Formats: sequence, structure tokens, C-alpha cells
Amino acid sequence: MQWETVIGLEIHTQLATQSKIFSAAPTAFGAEPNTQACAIDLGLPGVLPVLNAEVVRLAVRFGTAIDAEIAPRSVFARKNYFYPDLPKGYQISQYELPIVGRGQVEIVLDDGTVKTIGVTRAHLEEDAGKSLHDDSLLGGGHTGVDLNRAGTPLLEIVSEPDMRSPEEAVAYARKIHQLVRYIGISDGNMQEGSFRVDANVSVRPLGSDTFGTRTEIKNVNSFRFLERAIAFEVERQIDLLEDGGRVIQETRLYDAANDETRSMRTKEEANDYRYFPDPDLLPVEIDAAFIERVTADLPELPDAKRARFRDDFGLSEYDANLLSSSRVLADYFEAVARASGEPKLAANWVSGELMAALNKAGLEIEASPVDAEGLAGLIARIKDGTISGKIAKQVFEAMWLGEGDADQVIEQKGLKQITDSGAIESMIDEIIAANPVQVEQYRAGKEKVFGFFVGQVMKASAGKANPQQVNAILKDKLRP
Ligand SMILES: Nc1ncnc2c1ncn2[C@@H]1O[C@H](COP(=O)(O)OP(=O)(O)OP(=O)(O)O)[C@@H](O)[C@H]1O
Ligand SMILES: [Mg+2]
Ligand SMILES: [Mg+2]
Repeated sequence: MQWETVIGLEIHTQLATQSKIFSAAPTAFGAEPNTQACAIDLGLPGVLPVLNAEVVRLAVRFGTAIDAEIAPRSVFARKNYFYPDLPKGYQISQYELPIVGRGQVEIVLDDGTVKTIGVTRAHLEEDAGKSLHDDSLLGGGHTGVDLNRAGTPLLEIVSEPDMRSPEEAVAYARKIHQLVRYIGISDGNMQEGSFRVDANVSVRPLGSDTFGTRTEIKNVNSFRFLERAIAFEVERQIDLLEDGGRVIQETRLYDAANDETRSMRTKEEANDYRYFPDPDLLPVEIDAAFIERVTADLPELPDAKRARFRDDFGLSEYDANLLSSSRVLADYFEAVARASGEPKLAANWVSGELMAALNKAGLEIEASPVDAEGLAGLIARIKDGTISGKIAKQVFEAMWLGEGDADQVIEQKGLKQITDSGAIESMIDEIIAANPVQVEQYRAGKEKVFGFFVGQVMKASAGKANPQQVNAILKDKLRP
């Protein structure tokens, strides 16, 4: 039996505000436990939440960026459940009337195919606190509750079950991650919990038009884990079904150490949240003028940049996607492409040599020792024939080490390409004279020997002889 995988993601992204969604307590990461939760976050009796206007703007900014419907009126609801890190006994969220309605994003797969993934909705909610199962706490055997996160603003972005493989799910999650950072609504920091993914996974016989039962893997905080967790879960479900079992709807967690998913709770024991509108908060009303202002304020979005890189610069879909993946990278590439007038060479150098060097050094592009102007200068020397592409790598290495700009390095190291045909000719004469056997072989029809001669000339010229001239002169001199 052939199986088809179906995946839908819920992504919790922390909105980049100074203060919490319903209180003035700060949201900064890393403070001492329970120093950033006020009476409102703690849910003490008699307090009233007041909505932070900035979260509304950020949610609408996201909605307009994915071309979604923005609800003219949305409502906060109480999601009731009991947990030690939720002192109020309910989480304020949105349920029937979320602020952002249906939208979509495009993902680019490794083979360059573009696929549209539907976003069902995005709603505002507050985060809960955090239980610390830390054995060093109070001498061991205790669980601590840190309420610093309580009331931190989140936007939960819910996708349609449109993804069909772990790779597509990762591409979509990366896309949302890229987008929230492009538009600056979240720092997207996954280590700090600012971007968490719940993966809903099911399988069905290929060609079936009904969905299988889903399981939900909670709180995955890295793209690699996301891919691994879904891959494991798909295998598990298929094995189960092929053995005559059935999948039960349940919440699972991914255990990275053992690379497996494990059951946390089944639907039967899951909470009935008893959602109802929160009487403490007014509905959020948004008019067209506000949406217009927020839309006008958006920067160029990744899809538009990708299309422009593809269409104006003639890049492949893959390269265009890669080079528009973050704003700083896109700006760097664009500066090199414009300054050198050679977008394709610029794309190759940025995605090849530069990225490799950055990765190796563990540096972000902002900290690159070779700036866009410097790289453009190097490309200009390849373009005007001063150096070959191969020698350029040597020049780049020296530039990386701070030995000067392209011209200085070429000058200091004497790397200028030899284009003097007289000089090349005399090198070739010497090589021909020194290798009579190979000359005979070539003239007798063994064309492969030509490469040997090219190699000899390059060796003799330390890679500096102009390859086109070497080819032409060699052909001429070796002719029987
Ligand atoms: N059969 C299925 N297979 C895979 N994914 C599915 C399937 N059915 C629904 N989904 C996905 O599951 C997710 C459901 O998220 P939603 O927030 O609506 O509900 P929930 O998980 O029940 O609630 P909660 O927010 O409390 O976790 C969506 O991303 C949806 O696309
Ligand atoms: Mg949800
Ligand atoms: Mg869910």
C-alpha cells in the first residue's frame, strides 16, 4: 500500500513588544524567575486586563503580509484548563473570531517547485508560565513555577493541512519564520522559545480523499527536530496501520535524545476547554484606514524579493529563494549585484564562496570581513579579465584575511592574468618541446592529451595564463 502524509502546523510566535499583552510587566528574556510577573499576569482577584495596542498592530501587520482577511471585529475568549503554570485557571486566547482570517504563503522546495500553503487563521493569545523540573531546585525533588512568561503576547498561526512531507513542513515553518522576522513582528529566537511549532500529522492511503486521524507533536523548537519528529511519526503511523492497528488522536512530544515521539496525553483524557468570550475585554474593532496604514508600512516581502531576483537578475528560483531568505543577506547580494553589474556572478559568489567562509568562521553576514563593495570589486576584476575565476578564489581568501581589497591583493601577490600572447606562446613552445611523446599521441588522434597540455601551461604560469588564449594557441601549435 502507498501512503500519503498530511501535515498541518500551529506556530506560536512571540510578538516583539516591550510589555505584556494585558499588563505593563516587561517581556525581556532571561530575568530571575518570577521577577517579571505582575498582579495581572498572576491573575490575582480583582485585576483587569488591558489590551496592549501594539500587539494588534503586529498581528494585523502579519495578516496583511500573508494577504489574509483582517477581522473587522475579533473577540478574546477564555480557554479553561488547570495547570500549575496557569494561576488564573484560564488562558486568554481567541477562538471563534480570530483577528487574522484566511491567507496563504508560498514555499520553494529544493527542486525549485513553488507550492502555496493555506493559513487558516492567526489569533492572539497570552503565554502561560513555565514549570521547572530542575533537581537542583530547593535541594531536589521539587518543581518550580516561573511566571515570567505568563502574559507574554503570542500570535498562533494555524495552517491548513496542506503539507505532504516533512520537507514541505520544514519549508513552510522556515517561511513563516522568515516572514515574521522580515516584517519585524518577532525576533523568532527558537532557543528562547519565541518560535515554537506544533506539528499535526496523519497518513492516508494515496488517492484517498478523506483524512486519517492526526496526532499532534507539541512544542518543537528547531527545524531539524521538526523534520525528524514528523519523519518518525509518519513511519510509526504507517507501521501501526499496516499491522492492523489504528492511530489514536493524541498529543505527543518529540524526544531528541532518542529521536522518537512519545504519547503525552490521548484525546480521551484531553481537556474540554469550555471556551467563552472573556467578559473583561472588549471586542477588538479594526477599520479599513488602520489596515491601509499598516499595509503601507510593510517592507518589500520575501516573495516579492524572490520574484524580483528571479525576473530582474535572471537567477534560478532556487538561488532567488536562497538569496532572499533574510533581509540582510538579500541587501548584501543586491548591493554586490548592482555594484558589479553581474548578478549571476554575484549570486554564485555570495551563495558559494562567501556563505562557505561565513559558515566556516561561524559568522553572520553582518560581520563578514569582506563587505558588499569589496566583493563587487573582486567580481569586477573577473569580469574585465584581470584574473580568472580560479585565481579569484585565492584573492578572496586574502581579502577575507584582511590583506586588502581585490586590486591591492592582485598587485601585491602578482596574480594578474597573463594575456600577453607572446609570453603564453613561448611557454607553450617550451612545453611542446619537452613532451614529444604526448605531442605524437595527440597528433595521432588521442584528443584527451589536450588536457594534459592545458594543465602544463597552467602549472608553468601558476594558474595565471588566460585560459581562452591558452586553448587557442595550443590548438594552433599542436595541429599536425
Ligand atoms: N487529519 C489531519 N492531518 C494532519 N493535520 C491536520 C488534520 N486535521 C487538521 N489538521 C491540522 O491540525 C491543526 C489544528 O489546529 P487547531 O488550532 O485548529 O486545533 P487544535 O490543535 O485542536 O487546538 P489547540 O490550539 O488547542 O492545539 C491545523 O494546523 C490543521 O491543519
Ligand atoms: Mg491551535
Ligand atoms: Mg493544536
